[in-house]
Amino acid sequence: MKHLLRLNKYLYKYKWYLLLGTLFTIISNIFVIIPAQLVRISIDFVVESFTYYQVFGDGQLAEMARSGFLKFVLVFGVLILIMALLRGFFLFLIRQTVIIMSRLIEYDLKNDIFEHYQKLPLSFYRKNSTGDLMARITEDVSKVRMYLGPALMYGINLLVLFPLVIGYMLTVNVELTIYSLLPLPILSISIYFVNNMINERSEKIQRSLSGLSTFVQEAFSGIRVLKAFVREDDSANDFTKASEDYKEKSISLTMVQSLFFPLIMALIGISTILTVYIGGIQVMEGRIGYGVIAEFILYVNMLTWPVTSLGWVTSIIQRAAASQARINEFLDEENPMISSHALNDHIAGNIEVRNVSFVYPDSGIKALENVSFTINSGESLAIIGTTGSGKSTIANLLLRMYDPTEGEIWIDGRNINEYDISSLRKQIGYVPQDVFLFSDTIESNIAFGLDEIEKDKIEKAAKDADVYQNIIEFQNGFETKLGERGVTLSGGQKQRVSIARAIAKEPSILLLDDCLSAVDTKTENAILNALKDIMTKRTSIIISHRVSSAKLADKIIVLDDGRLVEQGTHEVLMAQKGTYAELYEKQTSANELVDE
Ligand SMILES: Nc1ncnc2c1ncn2[C@@H]1O[C@H](COP(=O)(O)OP(=O)(O)OP(=O)(O)O)[C@@H](O)[C@H]1O
Repeated sequence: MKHLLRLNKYLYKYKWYLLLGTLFTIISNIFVIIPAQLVRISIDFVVESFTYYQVFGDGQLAEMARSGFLKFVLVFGVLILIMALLRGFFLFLIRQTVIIMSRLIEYDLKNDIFEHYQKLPLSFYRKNSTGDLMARITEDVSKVRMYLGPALMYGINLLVLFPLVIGYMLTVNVELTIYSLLPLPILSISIYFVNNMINERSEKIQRSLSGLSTFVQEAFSGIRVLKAFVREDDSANDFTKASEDYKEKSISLTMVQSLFFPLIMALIGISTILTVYIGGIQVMEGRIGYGVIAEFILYVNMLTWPVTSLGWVTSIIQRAAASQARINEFLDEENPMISSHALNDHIAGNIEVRNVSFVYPDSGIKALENVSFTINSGESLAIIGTTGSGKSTIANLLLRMYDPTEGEIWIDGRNINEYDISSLRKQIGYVPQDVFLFSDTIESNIAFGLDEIEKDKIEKAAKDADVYQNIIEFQNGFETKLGERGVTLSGGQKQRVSIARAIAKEPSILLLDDCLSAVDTKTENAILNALKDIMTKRTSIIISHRVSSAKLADKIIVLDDGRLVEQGTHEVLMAQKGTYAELYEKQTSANELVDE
């Protein structure tokens, strides 16, 4: 329960909705109690007048008594109708305040969680699955909203109606009150258990359904592999199995749900029978009028739903507390990546990496060991190395996705920690190894790093990335929509759009992480030549496992298993006849073979 205290700040923010909701609940309940009393008064009056009416027989007096009696009944009928209308109006207002409050808090909470997620470091995303992140911001928030909306609304109603009705019942007749309320606690407890069973089974169904949708999604996004390996029948069988599981769980839920209403009806029935039986005895003893029985039956009916909701509300609160605990767990995650001076300075691009070692916190893999190098502003550096040698890790550290385990990185003579992280990242044009394009137009994808769409910048970036011609050949040009992961583009086109996106924001540092792997060496050379102009004005880092990308760079470093094994220009490294020269020989002779 303490987890829900976190929501109090939101309740405080929307306190007026809550206070008005409570006020409307009190008023609406008054309009419930008064009609019950009117019913008692009118029934007692009818019984009494009927007795007199019989005494008068058929004369004029009898006629007068009859019309007076009818008028009385009509007035009471109209009064009861007005009360019912007023009650309806206030019920409408309760929902307009409390339920709207819950929707407003749900909106705020979702935004707060999303904003917090975005601040968390990459290591957080490595630790937690996307499905989990999504579930907490959607399903868990919905469960919390059930507490803030319906549960609070019925809870307030319960707190207002109980003392009002039971207090009043006790003043009318204590014995009858006790007997008529006897089955209600049993009702509340049974609803609590039935409801918990329903929730448990619904959750199982939910899990089964999400398993089913993941299966379907994967089958369709991997449809090419599926067809190529002729696994359609297997896939269909797996789907049938998963659906079977869903079907069985749904049927078991229906069984418990079927218990819900009969249970309520049976217990209300027992209450009514007890009221009529005990009330009947008291009427015969002359202790109460008939009207009291009718009034009490109305009270019992009035209390039935709140008592039922007590079990329901308790189980909603329990579930909301569990969900809020999961939400709090993520909200309490702190971002260790802080900037010590929040520098917003323009970066010229002098980079110095000093004795940097790095161990990935989640896997414990030592990706870099004592790596040092420098790049001056405007220079280009190529980082060459085999798979897993730590090249992308250097990109991660320069973008401050992680901090070095040992050693330091300096930019323009200041420790990288001193820069405001957003300002630093804004000045780096990063082209990741795994291209990710959004399901949007090509134009929006290229303009992703810009605050607003500037057509000339976008076109220039596309030309520099050697993808302009491809784009304008599409029917809709820059307005061409890309599918979920840019499916309409070829691998090489995607990489070039991704390069255009990085250069469009005119960064001080250009960081290309093996982003030309999907194009052949000829195209790679063409792109690098096209980028030459761009690269002379800024510091560029080209990460690649292909030496052909390195030739044009002012400086080359060679990594092997996290260590820097060689550095220098192409000519110097070739003359050294070390790892670089060996790689160069291997790769160029392989290319020649391909060309032949
Ligand atoms: N996010 C991560 N969490 C844990 N370990 C990682 C992570 N990223 C990379 N590693 C590990 O760190 C080592 C260096 O990886 P890195 O991605 O830097 O290599 P790379 O030289 O860029 O390789 P490639 O050319 O194949 O991309 C590898 O052993 C890899 O398994």
